[in-house]
Amino acid sequence: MHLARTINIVGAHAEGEIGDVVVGGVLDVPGKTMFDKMTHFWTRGDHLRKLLLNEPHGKPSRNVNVILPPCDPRADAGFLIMESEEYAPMSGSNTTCTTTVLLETGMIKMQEPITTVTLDTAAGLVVANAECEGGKCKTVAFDNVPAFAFALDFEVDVPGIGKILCDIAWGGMMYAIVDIRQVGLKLDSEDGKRLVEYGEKIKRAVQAVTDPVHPENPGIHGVTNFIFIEPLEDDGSGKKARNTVVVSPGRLDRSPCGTGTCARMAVEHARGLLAEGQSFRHISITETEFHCRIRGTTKVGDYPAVLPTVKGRAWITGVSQVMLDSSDPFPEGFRIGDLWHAQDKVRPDTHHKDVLEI
Ligand SMILES: O=C(O)[C@H]1NCC[C@@H]1O
Repeated sequence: MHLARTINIVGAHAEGEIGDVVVGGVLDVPGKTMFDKMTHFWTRGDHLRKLLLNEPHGKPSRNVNVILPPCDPRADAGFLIMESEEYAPMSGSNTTCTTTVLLETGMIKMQEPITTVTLDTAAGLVVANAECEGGKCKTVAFDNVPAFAFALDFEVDVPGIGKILCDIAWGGMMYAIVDIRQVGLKLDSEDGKRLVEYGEKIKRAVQAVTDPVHPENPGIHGVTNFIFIEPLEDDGSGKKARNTVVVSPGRLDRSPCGTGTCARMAVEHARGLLAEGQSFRHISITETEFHCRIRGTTKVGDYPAVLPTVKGRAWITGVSQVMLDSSDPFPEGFRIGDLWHAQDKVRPDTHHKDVLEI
């Protein structure tokens, strides 16, 4: 074995959604902000994301976080979030995994009963308050960046489906949100393939007609994520609802999706259906929950916005060392259409292909 790369990873999941964390083997990159660092990774070949997310090292349901020194002096750590189709500016499940890993591995000193960890992300500062007991990080409640709605009841004509009304909102990622009753599907695992097919189609139709731009960072634009929601119900002490997020290129988020939840909270607040301080339980396709509330309001550019807090749990699943042999024909991996709804089939790179042909 002749190694080209060795990366140390602590595996984790938050409420069912994988959020593995790179704790060694990746050096810092230049950047005045975490957004700059994210752009650096993305535009300089994107090798790490392709290696860790694509097969054979990765899989469609994997997300990987990279811990880096923060840019903002107020933060304890910085991290970048790698997902199958993009670097997410923010992510709720990944924040929950990363905070848990930082505390349970001792990279940040755990203090019981609450440890506050300030994280620098490509979307801005996020403060996580972790309930800790006996060395275990029991819950992570993070104060997300402000969330807001770009448009309510935005009509889009979807080929093969027809006219659909969706809300377009930012919650750390950009979402199109659709009431599932419009498409006649069930928010159940057994409808999983059709939920993905419909969600991807609607998202592409939205992308074709609108390109929302974050007012404070024009580098963040375009709807990249999609949510099917069931309506809010009153649970006696607050509101609850089920949802599922379709993550490109085609799978369902196993968690209730933190950024999607925040985008939805902004929409429900704009409609007068979720008040400041009211509790809100968002339930996933795996029946796991995030417990949330709006802790205040603000403005982002000209948009009225909410300050969302989301609480969930994460568990460490293992420790691994990813190795890339220098003769491996797939240093950036590949995607096959059976699992990936793959648009592009990655071939071995030229160098290794040449070696094979000799
Ligand atoms: O919790 C979230 O925000 C997300 N989960 C995977 C996709 C999104 O980043």
